[in-house]
Amino acid sequence: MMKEISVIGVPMDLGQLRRGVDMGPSAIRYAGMSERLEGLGFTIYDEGDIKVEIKERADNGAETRLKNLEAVTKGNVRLSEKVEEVVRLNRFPLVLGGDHSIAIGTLAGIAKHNKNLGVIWFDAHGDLNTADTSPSGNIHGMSLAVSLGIGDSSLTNIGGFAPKIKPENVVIIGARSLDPGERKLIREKGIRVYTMHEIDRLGMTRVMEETITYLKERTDSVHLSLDLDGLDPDDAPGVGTPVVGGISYRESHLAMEILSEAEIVTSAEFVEINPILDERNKTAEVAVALMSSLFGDKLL
Ligand SMILES: NC(=[NH2+])NCCC[C@H](N)C(=O)O
Ligand SMILES: [Mn+2]
Ligand SMILES: [Mn+2]
Repeated sequence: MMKEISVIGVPMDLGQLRRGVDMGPSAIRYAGMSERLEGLGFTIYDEGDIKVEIKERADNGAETRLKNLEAVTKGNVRLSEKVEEVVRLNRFPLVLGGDHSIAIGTLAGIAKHNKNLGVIWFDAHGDLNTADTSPSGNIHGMSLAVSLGIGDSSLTNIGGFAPKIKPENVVIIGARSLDPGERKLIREKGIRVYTMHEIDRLGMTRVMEETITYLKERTDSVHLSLDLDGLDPDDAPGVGTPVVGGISYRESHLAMEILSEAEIVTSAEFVEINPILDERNKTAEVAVALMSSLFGDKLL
C-alpha cells in the first residue's frame, strides 16, 4: 500500500435533509484518525476541508426531484479536482464525509487517472436512484447511479467524462434497503450485490474472498466507499438513514482486515457520520477503528 495518505474532509450535508452530517470530518479527526494511521507508519497530509455551501445559502426548492443540485454539484467539482491532484502525487486519497453524495466527486477524481477502476460499495442502500426513481429527491441516494453515468448530466459529467465506472466493476456489500428502481437497475446492469442474506449465509470471510477474486480479475485499482449505515445501527448509531439488521462491528472489522491482506484498495471514503445523531462520537470511533484495520493494524 502507498505510504503517503492525503486526508480530504468534505462537510457536505446537502445530499440529504438531516442536519449534522457536515460535522463528520471533524468528528473523525477528533476520534484520533491521524495518530492511529501515523502509528502504522504512514505519513498523513491533512488537506483540510473542501468548501461546501452552507444549507442556509443553498437553493433548496422543496418541490424539486434533485435537492440542492447546484450546491451539491459545485462541492463535488471541487472535491474531484482535489482528489485528482492527490492521485497525481501518488498518495492514497482518504476522503471523509459528509453525506454519500460526495462519492460522485471522489470517483470523478480517481477515474480521471484510472479507466478500469473497481468499487466496493459498503452500504445498507444501493444509492442507485435517479431523479425519476428516487422516493426522496436526495442526491446521496443517487451517487452510485451517477458514477455509472446514469442521472442528471450536471452530475454525471463532472470532470468532463462519463461514466466513471463500469457496472461489472462494482460490488455492493450489506444491502438491505433497495427501492424498486434500484432493483431494476441492478438486474439490468448485472451489478454484483451481497445483501445481508448472502452475508448471513456465506459469512463475511467468503463474501470478501469472492469480492476480491472478482475485482482482481477485472480491475486494476479498487475504491472502497464505506457508508457507516452499512453497519448495524447498534454499532453505528450516528447515521441519518439507519436500517436494522446490518453488518456487525466484528464482521466489518474482518472485512477490512481481509481487504488489507489482499492489498487491493487504492483509495477510500468514509461517509454519513452524523455527530448530532451519534452517541458520544461512537460512530466516528468505529470509522477510525475500521480505517486502521484497512491500513494494516493488527494485534500481533
Ligand atoms: N447514502 C445513503 N445513506 N443513502 C440513503 C438512500 C435512501 C433512499 N434509497 C433514497 O434514495 O432516498
Ligand atoms: Mn450510501
Ligand atoms: Mn446508506
